[in-house]
Parts: sequence; structure tokens; C-alpha cells
Amino acid sequence: MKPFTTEAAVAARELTKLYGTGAAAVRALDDVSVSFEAGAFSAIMGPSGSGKSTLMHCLAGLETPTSGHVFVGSLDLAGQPDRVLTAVRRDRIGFVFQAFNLLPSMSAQDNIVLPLRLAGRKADQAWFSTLTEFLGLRERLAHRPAELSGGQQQRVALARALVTRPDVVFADEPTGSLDSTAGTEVLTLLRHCVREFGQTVVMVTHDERAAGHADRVVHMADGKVSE
Ligand SMILES: Nc1ncnc2c1ncn2[C@@H]1O[C@H](COP(=O)(O)OP(=O)(O)OP(=O)(O)O)[C@@H](O)[C@H]1O
Repeated sequence: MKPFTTEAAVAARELTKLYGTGAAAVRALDDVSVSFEAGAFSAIMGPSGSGKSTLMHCLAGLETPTSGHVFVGSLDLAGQPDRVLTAVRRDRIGFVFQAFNLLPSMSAQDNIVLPLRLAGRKADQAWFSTLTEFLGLRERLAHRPAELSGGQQQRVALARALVTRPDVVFADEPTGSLDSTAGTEVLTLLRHCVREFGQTVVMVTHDERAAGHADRVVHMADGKVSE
């Protein structure tokens, strides 16, 4: 392996992922090498089945590639024990999902600080205030998810992803459950997170309009990447 130096927040090197074996094997990722620059908003686009989710899951340490390497900063995830992968996901990565994935019985505030509680860490009050103000959630913190609009729920999910100050936020079709107004608002906020806080964001989307908000679009087809 060559020495690896880059400004990348997260990168894949010669990443291959096979599902199944023999003649029935699916090559979901086929020798993918791609870097995602720190402090940039990147989108991964491509048709259904092209490997977008598989790439994101491997980059986030949620799935183990068949071969190749994933670097989060300078840390090579290949061969790391579960304990290290869990710590990387918890401390260095934030997630935003299409279906928000908030806990229904908890207030917005408790949902936002949950990743910190799970890590046994206390919220940085100044950062919590900045974030909830920035995301327009100050008046909504006592509400439960069912008492919030879709756009508000996704903003709570975004606050939850950012509260740990992760190296990378992965957003998986973050506008897929929203109408176009709320979707545009969430994309604009993601953009502002990159600009204001230097946050690195990698978003998977089908939607060309959503990808239009990114600094850079990586296209996938048949498990391969093209710019
Ligand atoms: N757990 C699995 N077992 C077997 N095959 C899988 C599995 N997960 C994904 N695949 C296959 O790998 C390929 C890539 O799937 P992937 O979900 O990464 O694509 P995608 O671009 O994210 O698609 P979509 O936009 O529909 O979510 C597809 O052919 C898919 O059927």
C-alpha cells in the first residue's frame, strides 16, 4: 500500500464489495477509489442499484468491504476490530436518513443529545445553542417528533448528526420524504453547515436538483465511479 496523504475527510481505495458467492455474486462496488474533501459538500448520484448505499455504508464503517481500504482521516478502517469501528461511527461520523429515524417518545432536545448520552459525554452548551438557533429549532425543543413537520423533524435529525462535531456527515436521501419546499430548506441548511462550520457532508441522492446544491457530484454506475 502506498503512503496515503490527502486533504480528504474520508476516502475509498480500490474498494470492492461482493454480495453472495459464485455465479450468483453481485459486484456492488467494483474497484472504487474516490476521496471526499474536508469542508466540502459532495453528492453521490446514480441509478437504483448502482452501489451508492453500499459505498456510503462502507465509508461509514457500517459494512465491511470484500477488499480495499476506507480511510477516515488517516485511519485505515480495514482490519479494525468492532470496538474501533463503533467508536469511529459514534465519535467521528454523523448520519441523516431519509426517514429521519428520531425516537418518537423523546423530545427534540433529547433526540439531539442522544449520541452524546450514548457516548457518556455532556453537551457543549454553547455549541448546542448555536446549532439549535442556526437550525431554527429553539422554539421546538420540547416537542416530540409527531408534533413537528417533516422539515422540522429533518432539522432535528441534522442537529443530532452535528452535535458531536463529527468529521463527516453522511446524508442518505435526506430530502426523499419531504415536499420540495422543506427539501430545499434542508439542502440549504446542509450547504450553510459546510460554509459556516466547515462541516464535511457526503450526500447520497437520486435527485439531480438535490445534487445541484453540492460542491461536487460523484456519479456511480454498475458499482463504478465517474466524476
Ligand atoms: N445485502 C445485500 N445482499 C445482496 N445484494 C445486495 C445487498 N445490498 C445491496 N445489494 C445489491 O448490490 C447492488 C448495489 O446496491 P445499492 O443498494 O448499493 O445501490 P443504490 O445505488 O444505493 O440503490 P438505491 O438507489 O435503489 O438505494 C444492487 O445490485 C443490490 O441489489
